[in-house]
Amino acid sequence: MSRIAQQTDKMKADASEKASAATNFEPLRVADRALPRWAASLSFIFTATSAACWLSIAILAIFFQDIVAEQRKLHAALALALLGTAPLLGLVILDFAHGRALSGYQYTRQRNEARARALIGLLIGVTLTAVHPLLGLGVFAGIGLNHALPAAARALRLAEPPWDFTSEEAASVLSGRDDTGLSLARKAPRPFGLMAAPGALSTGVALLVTLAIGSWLMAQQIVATAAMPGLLLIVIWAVLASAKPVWPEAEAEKLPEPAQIERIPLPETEEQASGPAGLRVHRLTVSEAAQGALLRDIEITLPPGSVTGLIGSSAAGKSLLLKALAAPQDLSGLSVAGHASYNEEDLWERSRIEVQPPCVHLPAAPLILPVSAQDNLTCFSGEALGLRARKALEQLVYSADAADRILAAQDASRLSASEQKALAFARAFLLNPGLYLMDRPEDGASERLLAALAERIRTERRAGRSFLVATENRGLLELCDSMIVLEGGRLMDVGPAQEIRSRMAEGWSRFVTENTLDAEDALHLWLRSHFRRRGDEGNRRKACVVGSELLALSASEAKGGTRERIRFDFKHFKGFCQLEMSDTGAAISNAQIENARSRLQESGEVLNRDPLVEILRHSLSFDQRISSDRRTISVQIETYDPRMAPPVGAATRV
Ligand SMILES: Nc1ncnc2c1ncn2[C@@H]1O[C@H](COP(=O)(O)OP(=O)(O)OP(=O)(O)O)[C@@H](O)[C@H]1O
Repeated sequence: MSRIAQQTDKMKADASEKASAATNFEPLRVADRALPRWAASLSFIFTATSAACWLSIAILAIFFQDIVAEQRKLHAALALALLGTAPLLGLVILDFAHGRALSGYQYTRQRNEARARALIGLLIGVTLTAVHPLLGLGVFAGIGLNHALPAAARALRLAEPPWDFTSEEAASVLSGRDDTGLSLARKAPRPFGLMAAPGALSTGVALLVTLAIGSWLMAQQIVATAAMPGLLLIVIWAVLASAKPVWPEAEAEKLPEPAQIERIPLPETEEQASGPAGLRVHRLTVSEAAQGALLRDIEITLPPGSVTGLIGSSAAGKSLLLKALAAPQDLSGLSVAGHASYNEEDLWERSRIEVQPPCVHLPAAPLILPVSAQDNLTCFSGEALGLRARKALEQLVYSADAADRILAAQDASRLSASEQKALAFARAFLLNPGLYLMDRPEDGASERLLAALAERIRTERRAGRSFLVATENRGLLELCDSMIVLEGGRLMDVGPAQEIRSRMAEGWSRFVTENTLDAEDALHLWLRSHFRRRGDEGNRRKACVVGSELLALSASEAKGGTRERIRFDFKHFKGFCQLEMSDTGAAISNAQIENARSRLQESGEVLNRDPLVEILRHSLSFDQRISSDRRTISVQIETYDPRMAPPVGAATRV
């Protein structure tokens, strides 16, 4: 079993170097330099004063022992305890003031503070030695051990990875289905991870030495019995203070909370009708407590052996959709509901040790672990996949030399962006899932690599594999059989790629929805996305009014309230925009149109409940086409150029 922490001695040394650099706050030296010299003195003053507060509590211990315990003046216990609150209050105020005085220099402040404490600890040792040559021995023994133990740990390379990652877990992690595992596996082993809590041993030794010497000095009547508790407290403080600068922080890893997942079963009738094959996404909704739904009621059906392009404007939800399909658990802080399966296999079922994941998620930034390229490619399966892995990579980088050069890398995270991308693609094909979820494969990839990827996708498609690819790359989009258009977390359009491409080339955009008034928000979102310029509010409002009335017209005519898919098409023209609604409703007769027009004239500016009247009120023209089973209502809506002031009281013609 291969473990990341045991790859090579060199990797281990590198990692522990990196980790010790991180824990010694190396990267923030710039801020240190920028801090004025007086800051160190200020830190020292604050720390010394706060140390004095602590020490005064230790001195109080002497009074507790002497007055309360030995002289039996019990009422003094309360008075002494109340007295002790003053240094405690002082501690809080001093720490806060120190933070405020050097705000923005947290690293320097903490480092100065640690150094000042260590210095004061040393001074305590010297002072105790001055009282009696043996009294400071415990403090010096503790300080000595504090320095000796980390040095020994470094020499012995005692490092512990935050997570004992095994080869069996590699496929799940590297297929993009386990973010937590990935981030833990990427973390360098912590130095001294296998040793006891920082300073525990040295403090224990210091206490033992002080107890032995202190009791001997008490027997000799050199030290008063009452001084013992205070002495022990001072020794503990001094040794712990000297531990801080040499022992790294040993914070426990905080793992993110997994997302809440609610599974919604597929409707039984639909399941039977559509058959099991391919990708089936049903009512997928991803929501966040503050922002609401980020993805709403996504329905996708893709046959096996298909390549589907996922397009939409920035922040439309493309990456989120791919992530929600592959690893919803990783969407920490979000709730995910719905159903996602591929060839009847639940995509949300995940095992820590999955040999062949049902899908592979390839995010825009390739998932690369800081281990050898070979292990990254074969998911730590050693020689077993060696030849196949090399061939998969060679096919993507075109030459055996380039593949060998990549595979020779001992730390794949140092490869070039395009090499890392090639490695991630090759690994995905080696994992051989049914479904590939690719997010911006073009990012960081060379043109040659993308051409090789397209070639490989064609081959895999013939073998029945499916691809859902969020991309803007023309070459990859041309490869697509179908396209999904996402906007504001909602599915706007799905259809054959050729059809969507030519529609978009002509400037048309489409929104497909159900003819219920619940779809109104989504319709408005889609319509508003066409009017993004400053000053477009009037255009936006009018388009939304007409859109709502078209939806109401279709919904009011639906037979028996049955739901059906209707579509809207939109295009800008000079001075107006055209909005079309296509459904299975009956043709509107000329008599109905004339009747609506006369009612519009009668009602004037007063709103009418009849959708047809309102459509006519806000439209420049009204037209309808009837084909075999569909009617298409086409209206033109007057628009203004927002760079000029909107025409005052611009009348809409009917
Ligand atoms: N894990 C998350 N937690 C909270 N919000 C998220 C999370 N992931 C995405 N979002 C939000 O969801 C929205 C869609 O983000 P997403 O990354 O999917 O956009 P996109 O369509 O891929 O955009 P682009 O093309 O610019 O990459 C954004 O508003 C984003 O802030």
